[in-house]
Amino acid sequence: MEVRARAPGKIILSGEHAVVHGSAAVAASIDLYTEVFLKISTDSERSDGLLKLHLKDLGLQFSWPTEKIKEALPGPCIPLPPPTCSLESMKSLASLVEDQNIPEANFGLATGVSTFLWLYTSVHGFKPATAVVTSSLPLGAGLGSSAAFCVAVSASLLALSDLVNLDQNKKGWQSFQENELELVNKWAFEGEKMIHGKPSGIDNTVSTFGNMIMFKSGQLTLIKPSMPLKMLITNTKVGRNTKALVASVSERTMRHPEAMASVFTAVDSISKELSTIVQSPAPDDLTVTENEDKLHELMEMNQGLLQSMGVSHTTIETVLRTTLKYKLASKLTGAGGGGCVLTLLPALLAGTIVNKVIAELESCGFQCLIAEIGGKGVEVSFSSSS
Ligand SMILES: Nc1ncnc2c1ncn2[C@@H]1O[C@H](COP(=O)(O)OP(=O)(O)OP(=O)(O)O)[C@@H](O)[C@H]1O
Ligand SMILES: C[C@@](O)(CCO)CC(=O)[O-]
Ligand SMILES: [Mg+2]
Repeated sequence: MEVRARAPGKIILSGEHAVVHGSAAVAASIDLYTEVFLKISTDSERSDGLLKLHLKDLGLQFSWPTEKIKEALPGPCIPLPPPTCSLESMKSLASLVEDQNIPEANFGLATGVSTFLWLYTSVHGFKPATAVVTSSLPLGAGLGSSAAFCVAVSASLLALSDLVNLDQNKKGWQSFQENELELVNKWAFEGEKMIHGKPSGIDNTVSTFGNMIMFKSGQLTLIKPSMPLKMLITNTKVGRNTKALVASVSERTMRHPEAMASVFTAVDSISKELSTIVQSPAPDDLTVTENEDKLHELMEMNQGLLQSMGVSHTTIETVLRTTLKYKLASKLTGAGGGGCVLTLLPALLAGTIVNKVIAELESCGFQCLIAEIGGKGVEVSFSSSS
């Protein structure tokens, strides 16, 4: 039994952090993916009794005797609801992962590895298996690598379970039915909880369902943009950790509840207005430009509010200053504190200007890319080549 699952990363156009506190946020999937290949040994197959996890791009391989995992974790927990990992299980997972001696430079991976073990055993118990993970997303840079990982892992696990009804003979990538996607999303959310502490659920939701969405208090609304939206993504390459940044905003909120409530209300209005603008009819270049000008201001306002939440960074400020020289608006995307910055590229902006901005940003040591936004969500493939 084997399957491949791939889940996209995302950008947040407005509302990160505030969305954790109930404000609306707007996000879109991007065409960078995390892919998980999963092969589970059936009872009749001979196996080495190991659960193996290979993080291929990082050149790291981990394995655990399934008997050892059985002593530490409760095992399958189906049907629904997916289980939230208890503190006790977290501790057992930490010691299973510690035994693998993850190199210090990759220390942040420990939570990802624990999450894999938790999700795997919750769906498939203690069956020997091999999982191979590859990703074109930068890890811990604000493009939703944790969510894409949790969604791809959950999709691969569910695809090989009795809980979904996929066509195993179909060639190439296929999607899940709507109710199955909801299931994948619920399992992935449990994984995100382990990595983010207190996630809003926006990242796993947009990775699961794809497209562009507005997300508020756990509810998603599909957005159908009626204008072209081109974003430059600049990776400052400053590593950060979403869990710590989310916790720091919550601490600030406890210290200044009223002021922060106003900040979150302002972000809520920005996201709602942004969603209205991108969906409003734009029959000609003039309307598109007018709408882009409004988006420009909303992105600047959102960035200002993110600064007041304490999640900007000197490298982010450098990107903002650099792009402003070319009259382009930018804001951080994801958790901030480094990571990636979005810059709106107006539809009529000359290619030569885009190249100049990119060259100037890259001369600062940053990495730029232009991703397709609003594509498909999670998919699986049972065929060996696709
Ligand atoms: N391909 C992967 N393999 C294993 N673990 C991963 C992988 N991708 C992400 N992770 C886990 O997710 C962590 C990074 O998640 P984090 O939420 O901090 O950043 P992000 O998801 O990239 O950014 P954001 O949450 O701001 O969008 C990694 O340290 C690791 O534990
Ligand atoms: C910072 C945050 O708002 C987005 C991270 O991509 C966290 C979350 O919503 O879970
Ligand atoms: Mg994340």
